[in-house]
Amino acid sequence: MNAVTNLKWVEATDYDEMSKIAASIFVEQLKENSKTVFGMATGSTPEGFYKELVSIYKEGNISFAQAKSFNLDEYIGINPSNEASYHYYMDHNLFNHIDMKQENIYLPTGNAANIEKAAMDYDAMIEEAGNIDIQLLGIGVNGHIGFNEPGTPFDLGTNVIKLAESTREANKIYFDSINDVPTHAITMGIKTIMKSKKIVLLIAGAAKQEAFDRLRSGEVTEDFPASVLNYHPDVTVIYTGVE
Ligand SMILES: N[C@@H]1[C@@H](O)[C@H](O)[C@@H](COP(=O)(O)O)O[C@@H]1O
Repeated sequence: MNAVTNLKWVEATDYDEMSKIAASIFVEQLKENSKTVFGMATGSTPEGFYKELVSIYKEGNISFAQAKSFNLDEYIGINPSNEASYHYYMDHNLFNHIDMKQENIYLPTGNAANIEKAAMDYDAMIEEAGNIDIQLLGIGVNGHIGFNEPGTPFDLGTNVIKLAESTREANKIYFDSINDVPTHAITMGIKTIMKSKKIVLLIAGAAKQEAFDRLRSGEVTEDFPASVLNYHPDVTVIYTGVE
């Protein structure tokens, strides 16, 4: 792979504007292709994006009835009904409010009996859908995308990973205590993410300054997973609160 390093950088004046710019890109994509295959992300960063997407949907001019959605990741050993699960997050932030059909909504399963098989099946399903047309990403403080932690080979498909302690620390706000934060997660692999036709990465807030600087440097290394995006031809980074 040759580094393309033509990431498109869009500075938003604030969090609301970042969310609106991102939502408008997704809405345009849906208007161009009603059968769009979306790649969705979780975390605090895209909450405003989902609010915006739902509010545009409620205006009545768009429909997700023919679209599909694949989420990036899920904790291992957690039930979809658990409020800290990404299933719960997606239902409450998006799927309960739009007309996407239940059978077209895919999230990796965190409680499958054979989790390794579930990971392989997930990639097969994405491929069968024709791969993701537009993938939303956030970034971890350590540069992870999805839950692909530093050191993850770029050529790995959907897989089970051990969460970095810094990630468990960062995500403990969603749990009663650090002991309740799962130690493992299932995540769409970097290879899978890179097959997406278009990628929109959101970066918000000073906690992400170091990750932002590293991405901006253009250096590509498996120690900093997001740097793989330099190899992708169509990535838009929308950022605010970092400089
Ligand atoms: N697995 C998720 C990622 O998909 C997310 O992009 C990232 C940043 O989250 P936040 O937006 O809350 O900072 O970390 C989480 O652990």
